[in-house]
Amino acid sequence: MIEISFKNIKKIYPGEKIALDDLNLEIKKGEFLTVIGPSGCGKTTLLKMINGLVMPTQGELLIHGKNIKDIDIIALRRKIGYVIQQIGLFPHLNIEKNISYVLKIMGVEEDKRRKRAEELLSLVGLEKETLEMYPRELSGGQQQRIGVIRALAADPPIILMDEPFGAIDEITRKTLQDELLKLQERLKKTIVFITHDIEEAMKLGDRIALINKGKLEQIASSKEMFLILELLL
Ligand SMILES: Nc1ncnc2c1ncn2[C@@H]1O[C@H](COP(=O)(O)OP(=O)(O)OP(=O)(O)O)[C@@H](O)[C@H]1O
Repeated sequence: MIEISFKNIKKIYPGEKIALDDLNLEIKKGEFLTVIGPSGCGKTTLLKMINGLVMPTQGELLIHGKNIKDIDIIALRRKIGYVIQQIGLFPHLNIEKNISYVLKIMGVEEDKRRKRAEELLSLVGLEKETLEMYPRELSGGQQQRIGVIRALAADPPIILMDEPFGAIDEITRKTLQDELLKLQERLKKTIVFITHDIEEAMKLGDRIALINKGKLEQIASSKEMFLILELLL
């Protein structure tokens, strides 16, 4: 089943900057898609279109078969988790409140929010006591783990990740990648994950999309991509 479908998508920013150029891409339900490509090729634009932060100039973007232009964007965003490199935790809220922020907006009762936060913490091997701490008291890797589970809090079917591990040291990064793969085995979300790192793209992705100058240049399974790269290098 196709969950997200880009049909001849073009995005032109003010100043005539073409960020996406006639892009076609279908993302399947439960698929882990990694997106790579040179800086400025349009990766973040593609991602932000899925949660309505950027609207297409031309073409159709369908989410669950519905044109994004006809979807209530606020309701859509509640069904989409979003993880970014800069983590984006609220510094003045403790970890519990950070994790359950969206649940509170959705009107979920306090004891249920607490239970959900505990459950999510255990998924990434963090102690219950962490809930009372503030972001500044955690390491970069721990903060990014919170960023990931916060995106999972409302159990959204789609997770968007924009270079989530880009600023993390090499060793912690490998651990976070392994944890994410384990989580995905259990949760089977549709994940779109941007990275600059080809190794990360091949390790995590069921398929890898290579974007260049706003176009989809190549899409292949990690095995196929490995063969393509071997031929190129
Ligand atoms: N709000 C904006 N207004 C004008 N131009 C923009 C805007 N956002 C992005 N662009 C331009 O569109 C192009 C694509 O940007 P985008 O951020 O999607 O690329 P990217 O592949 O994610 O880059 P990076 O890997 O460096 O983050 C770039 O040339 C960028 O300068």
